[in-house]
Amino acid sequence: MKKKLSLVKIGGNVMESKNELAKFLQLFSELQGPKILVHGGGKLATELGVKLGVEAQMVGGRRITDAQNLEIITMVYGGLANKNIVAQLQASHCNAIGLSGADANTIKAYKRPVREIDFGFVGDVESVNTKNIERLLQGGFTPVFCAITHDGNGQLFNTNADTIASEIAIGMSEMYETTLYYCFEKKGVLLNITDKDSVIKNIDSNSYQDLLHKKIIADGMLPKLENCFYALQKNVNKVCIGDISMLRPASTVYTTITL
Ligand SMILES: Nc1ncnc2c1ncn2[C@@H]1O[C@H](COP(=O)(O)OP(=O)(O)O)[C@@H](O)[C@H]1O
Ligand SMILES: CC(=O)N[C@@H](CCC(=O)OP(=O)(O)O)C(=O)O
Repeated sequence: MKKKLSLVKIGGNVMESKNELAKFLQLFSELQGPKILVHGGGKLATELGVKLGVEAQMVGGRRITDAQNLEIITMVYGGLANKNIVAQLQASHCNAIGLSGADANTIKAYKRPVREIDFGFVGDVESVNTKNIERLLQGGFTPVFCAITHDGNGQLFNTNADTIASEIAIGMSEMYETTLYYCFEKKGVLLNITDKDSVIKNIDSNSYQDLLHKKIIADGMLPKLENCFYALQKNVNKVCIGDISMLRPASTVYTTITL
C-alpha cells in the first residue's frame, strides 16, 4: 500500500493577511505525515510592482511577465514570501525547506508558447523531479515551493502556483496516495459568490460543465478547477478546495472534486 502525502496550496488572498497566514501555517504544521506546501503571492507581487512603478498585467489568470516583472516576482515569491513562511513553519517545529523549481532541479519548464499572447517569462511545466523531492521528504524536510520554475539553462520562469501544485501532486502520486488541497479565502466553490455559505459539496465532470455554462465559476476559479480535474485524471487520489479550516481533521465544509 502507498504511503499518504498531503500537498497543500495556499493562495495570495490568505497570504495578504498576516493573521490568516499565521493561522494557516499553524494548521499546516499540525498535519500528520509527509507534506508539501506550495504558495502563491500574486497580490504581494502586484503591490510591490505599484511601489516600484512596474505595472502588472494579467490575462486569463496569468501574469504577463517581462524582465522587470520577473525580477519582482523572484524577489517576492522566492524571497520575502517563501522565507517568511519557512521561518514561521520552523517556529512551529515543522522542518521546512524553501524551494523554487530551480533548487535541486525540482521543476523544469519551458517558455509558454506564443499564441495570441506573448506571456514573456512564463513557464509551462515540463517535468517534476520526484526523486529529489522524495529525498527531501525522506530526510524529514517539508518542501515549501514558490511559483518559480527554470529551464535548466539559467532562465527562471513565473509559473502559476495552482499549476505547480497540481504538477507536483501528479508526479508524487507515482509513490504516494496524494491528497491535493487548494486553500483560499472562501469556504469552497460557491453556488452564489455573494453568499459565503453556499458551498457546493461536490463537483464532478457533469456538474462542472453545468457550472461553467451558468458562469457560476469565473476568474481565478477557472484555472483552479481545470487543475483539479487534470490532477484527478492523472491519478491524484483526492482533490478539495476550501478555506484554511479544511486542514482541521474534523472539517466537513469544503468542496470535493471528483471525475
Ligand atoms: N463560484 C466561485 N466560488 C468561489 N470563488 C469564486 C467562484 N467564482 C469565481 N471565484 C473567484 O475565484 C477566486 C479564487 O481564485 P484565485 O484568486 O486565483 O485564488 P488564490 O487565492 O488561490 O490564488 C476567489 O477569490 C473568487 O473571487
Ligand atoms: C504565471 C502567473 O500568473 N503566475 C502567478 C504566480 C503566483 C500565483 O499563482 O499566486 P496566487 O496563487 O496567489 O494567485 C502570478 O505571478 O500571479
